[in-house]
Amino acid sequence: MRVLTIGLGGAGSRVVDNLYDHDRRSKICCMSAVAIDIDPNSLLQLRHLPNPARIFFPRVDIADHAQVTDVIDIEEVMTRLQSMDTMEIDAILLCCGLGGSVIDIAPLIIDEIRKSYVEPIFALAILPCLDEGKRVSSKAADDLDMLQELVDAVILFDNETWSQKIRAAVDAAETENTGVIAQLRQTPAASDPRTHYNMLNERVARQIGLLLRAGEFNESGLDVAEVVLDAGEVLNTLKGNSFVAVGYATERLPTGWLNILRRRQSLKDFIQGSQEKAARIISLAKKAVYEEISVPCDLTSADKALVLIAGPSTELSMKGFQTVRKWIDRSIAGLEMRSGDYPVKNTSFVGIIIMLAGLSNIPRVEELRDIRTEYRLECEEEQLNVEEKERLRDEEAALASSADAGLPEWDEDPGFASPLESAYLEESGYVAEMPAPEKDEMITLPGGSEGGEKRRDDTIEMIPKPDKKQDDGAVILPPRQGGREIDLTGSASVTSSVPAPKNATFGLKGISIEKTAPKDDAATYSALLKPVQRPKDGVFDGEQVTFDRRVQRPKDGVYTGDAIVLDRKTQRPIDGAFDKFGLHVRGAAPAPKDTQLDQTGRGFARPGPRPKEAGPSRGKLEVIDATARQKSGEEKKPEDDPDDGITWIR
Ligand SMILES: Nc1nc2c(ncn2[C@@H]2O[C@H](COP(=O)(O)OP(=O)(O)OP(=O)(O)O)[C@@H](O)[C@H]2O)c(=O)[nH]1
Repeated sequence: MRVLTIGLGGAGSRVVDNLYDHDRRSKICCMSAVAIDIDPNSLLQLRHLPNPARIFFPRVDIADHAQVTDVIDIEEVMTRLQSMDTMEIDAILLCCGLGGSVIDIAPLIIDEIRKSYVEPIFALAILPCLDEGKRVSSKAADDLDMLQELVDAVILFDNETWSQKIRAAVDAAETENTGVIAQLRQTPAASDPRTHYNMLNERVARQIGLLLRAGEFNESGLDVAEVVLDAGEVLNTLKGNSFVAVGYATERLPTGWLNILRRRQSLKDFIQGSQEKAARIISLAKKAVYEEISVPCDLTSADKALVLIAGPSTELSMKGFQTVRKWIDRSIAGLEMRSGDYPVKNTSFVGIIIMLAGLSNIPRVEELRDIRTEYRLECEEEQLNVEEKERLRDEEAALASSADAGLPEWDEDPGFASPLESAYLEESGYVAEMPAPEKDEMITLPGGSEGGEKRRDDTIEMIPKPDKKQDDGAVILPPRQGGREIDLTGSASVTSSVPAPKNATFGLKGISIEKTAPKDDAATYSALLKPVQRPKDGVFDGEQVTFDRRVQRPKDGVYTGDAIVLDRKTQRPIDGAFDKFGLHVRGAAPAPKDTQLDQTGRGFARPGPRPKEAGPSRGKLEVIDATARQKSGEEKKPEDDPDDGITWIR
């Protein structure tokens, strides 16, 4: 296919330079190329691109840290692109190294290109090595995400994988060539960055270059293909906004007179030869997918695939080709499978290209993203550390300055006044209103909203802390022996773990101590209530107090409220209570024996038959003359109150 190739930055420019070289050497000439960079040395070192194809944007000054987007003039780039012969292009290929700075211009360029060209835009993205650091890997992950959004496909080439391969190959060659002459003949060490990058770029140019040339012919160099793969098929395999990996493997054909003679011998040799050719194609295909792929990936996660075999037409085994086709077709997740052959005259190599598109499982991409996450966390942590250090430094400086001025520490804090000052302010009524601290909205602490409007919580109802001087109905239990006076309403501690008591539990109108002890985490309540034996005089001033059976009998005159009701199971109602209404209780509600109470001093809330409700319709109640009854009742009433100290009111 015919492509316009744009190299961005050092890596992109060098890759484009190599691709251009391969294109010109193949005599296909299907490529127009430009290299854009802000580093003049990088552009000067290119070996093949013509000078007009090198677009240089100088920084205003070397130490200038202006953004690349400010340095590179997009309009100028577009003018240069439009001046090139781009009439017949099938696609635009943007080559760039991820993690660098010049790639930042990619979104702007892609945006402008989309305005002027309808052809698909692909990116050839070079993933950085791990030893370049987390910052570069993290930026590479960002760049990758950005490219994936903007272009029609991202062809990946992994420097890390290929650097390791190159180093391993160089080491292996070094151990083999131990002789002095062999060592002298050795290629320059791969540890030299420029040589290393040249090796990598050579690899990229071979893998991608052949793919770009698929479907392009030159009269002298090419035979007629049996299965023609045109540019459209390559483009359709690439398109889809996905990641693409390209596997490429070659093998040198046996040469020499002996081989030529062997080929012409017999039919048996001919058959054997064709099997060898098929086996070669199959083994090359495996090598391309598993070893010589631009980025290691999971074949089964590919959505589309393209198989292209290239070499002298006599060496391209159709049997081997069909077997490979079937294997790839069955292995990929998707259904789109394209293939073709690319017969080349005058070559001693057989090669195969397998392109996998729509890849979802690429471990190196995941690794870059993981590194990015890690790097961001580290940066955040570092930032926090710096801020913390700055804060400490400021505090120290403030302390030092206050110490120099001879002022006490609290002077610095506008919220606090010295004891003398506060006394004066209080006296003069000039105490500043402190802003209420933010509270948990689920818990309203008593006494916290003095003077202000009390905010009520549906889940917890607490009684406002009473003013100690006024008796406003607070219920104060008598102190435990040796303990202090306990104010239930004021001192009950509320923690979030304690289940909220029911609203009526500590209501002013009625206090009921439940039979079952509160759970462990409500220890405050149970600890306070259990040991209570005997309240003293005048302790209970509420209107109505309900006791559970565990409460012992209080002494005379203890309760001075309006009315005290003994638990539900209260046995004895006030004498003559029903008389008021002219009712007389009979049979079903026997009055508890007074003597029993007297003797034991206990008996509150003892389980017993409950007085039944007085219903006028019931036959057991009898309506009598109320006045007469009252009179006789007065006559009969003993002098001493049989309740032995409990005053019944109302
Ligand atoms: N394959 C290959 N990768 C390269 C080459 N040069 C650089 N890289 C990789 O590409 C990444 C980006 O490098 P460059 O393209 O040189 O960066 P830049 O965009 O020019 O910007 P700077 O960061 O300022 O150099 C690097 O981190 C390397 O991993 C190269 O010649 N070949």
